[in-house]
Amino acid sequence: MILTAEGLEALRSQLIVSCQAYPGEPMRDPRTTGQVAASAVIGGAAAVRVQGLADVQFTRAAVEVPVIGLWKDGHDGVFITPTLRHALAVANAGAHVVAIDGTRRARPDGLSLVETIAGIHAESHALVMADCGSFDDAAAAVQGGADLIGTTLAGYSGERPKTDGPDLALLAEIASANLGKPLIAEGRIHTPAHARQALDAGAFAVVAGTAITHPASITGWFKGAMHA
Ligand SMILES: CC(=O)N[C@H](C=O)[C@@H](O)[C@H](O)[C@H](O)COP(=O)(O)O
Repeated sequence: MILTAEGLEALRSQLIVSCQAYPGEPMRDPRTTGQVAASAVIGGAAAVRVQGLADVQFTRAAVEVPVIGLWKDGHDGVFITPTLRHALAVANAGAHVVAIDGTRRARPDGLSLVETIAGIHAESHALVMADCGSFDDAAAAVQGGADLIGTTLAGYSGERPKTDGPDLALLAEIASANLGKPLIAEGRIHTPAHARQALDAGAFAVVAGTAITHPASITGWFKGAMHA
């Protein structure tokens, strides 16, 4: 199945679940990622988002819904699918959508965001989600040909404060500019109410990750509340 820009309409107002375990964690296994993704689909996820080439492959086999894939390389600066090489590998692993760093920062391979998006479109059937950290990132990414815009890096790229919960002000600002591409709310959506607020702020769809698929964090939240 190839996901087209028109096919994205099926994701309108829907929940996308990010299924990621981090290096060294017990759940860091592509089979586990596929199982967690399939469980999220049973619960109603309209698409899933997974990190790592093997995770993309296993998840493609485990679910029927669109798979947003990314490859995190490092922790600082531009680390979400940082280069065209990373992006094409994610597309070749089977991702319907490749999520890439969508900020205006310099990229490790020296390509611009526009060149990176053009390269993905030229060499694969994948759509491109630009993970942005600010309004200016979002505007530049739409101008540069991105198929979807995410607020994934708001609070992580230095341009926006790290809000408790989603950056609703940024969502509203981007939504009201009518940039013409689906706006995906992502980042610190920790409760069902946050997801609702993100839609109300103008998001086309909502990604929730940690609050659904990261038991270590969720356990810590409970423990913190009990011992505060
Ligand atoms: C900044 C960064 O590296 N974000 C990553 C992007 O894929 C993931 O670590 C997040 O879990 C994902 O964005 C979903 O967000 P949240 O887990 O807050 O619902």
